[in-house]
Amino acid sequence: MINCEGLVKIFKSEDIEVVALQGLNLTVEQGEMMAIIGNSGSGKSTLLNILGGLDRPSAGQVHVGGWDLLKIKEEQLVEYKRKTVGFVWQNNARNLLPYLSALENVELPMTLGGKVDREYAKQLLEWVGLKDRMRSRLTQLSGGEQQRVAIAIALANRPAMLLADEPTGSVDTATSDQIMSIFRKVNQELGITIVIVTHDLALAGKVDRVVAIRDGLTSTEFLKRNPSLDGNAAGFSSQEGGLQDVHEAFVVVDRAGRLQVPKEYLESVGISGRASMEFDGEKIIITAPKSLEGDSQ
Ligand SMILES: Nc1ncnc2c1ncn2[C@@H]1O[C@H](COP(=O)(O)OP(=O)(O)OP(=O)(O)O)[C@@H](O)[C@H]1O
Repeated sequence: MINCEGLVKIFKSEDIEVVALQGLNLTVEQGEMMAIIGNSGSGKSTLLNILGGLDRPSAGQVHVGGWDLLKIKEEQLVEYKRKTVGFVWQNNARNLLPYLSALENVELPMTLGGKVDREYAKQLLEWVGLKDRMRSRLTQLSGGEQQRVAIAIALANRPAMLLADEPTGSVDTATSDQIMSIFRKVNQELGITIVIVTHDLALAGKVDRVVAIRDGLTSTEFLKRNPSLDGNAAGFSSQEGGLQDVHEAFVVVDRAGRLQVPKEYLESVGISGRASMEFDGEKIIITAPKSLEGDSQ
């Protein structure tokens, strides 16, 4: 569904240049529900905005569902955004019209798409647990309920992919759990691909795969040890650090053989700038540089 290779995004202003994505590689399969985690400034939102067609990549390759987002024309981008992408933000206000009912809000993107399917709009509101609140105006709904309307809106045009940027950032834990269950349900019911950007490890623990981004590059991947467990399964830890309990961590190695070694590992063995690397037939061993004296003899 998604394939990024060597994706670069540079923000230029008058006197500074920020390289937000530094050649990022990422593949997401059709129907996958995965999360991207990373510290503030690591490039998560930049990546999501590019995937959502809200921002243009600077270089590299990015394909989503048959579209080449580096080469796509402006007019095609409108179609791409309408048909392929559904977006959920932390702050849902920009998705919603407060003076309309929940149902009317869900029908609005359908109107723009040319065909209102009231039954489907109702079905979506039922899926997000708002069957009895369909006729309520947005102003009569709580923040968590509004966020659930926003999810229904994002799904209104039957997109192939749902992108969520910190979707649980401003709701309490119970609502956060509810939102993650909704994502899981629509992922299973509709087969929709879901990419969630977050810095919340507890939330990341509720998906099958987590990709960590550091400094604009994918660094580590976490795969669920038992994929049949979902976020609601017994024993599933939602505590911070839960990610390591249920997922196995893998370092990402790109096509050219590059990988990121965690800073704390480098510091603990005193590596900076250069390192020695040996292969013993089974393992690759990276150590602090061996003395150069031997080399000069
Ligand atoms: N429009 C912009 N102009 C200039 N620099 C930008 C712009 N948008 C993002 N950046 C820079 O790009 C880098 C990545 O930002 P991005 O918002 O993608 O990070 P993030 O991981 O989503 O962070 P956060 O979790 O805080 O939202 C940061 O250094 C940021 O300052």
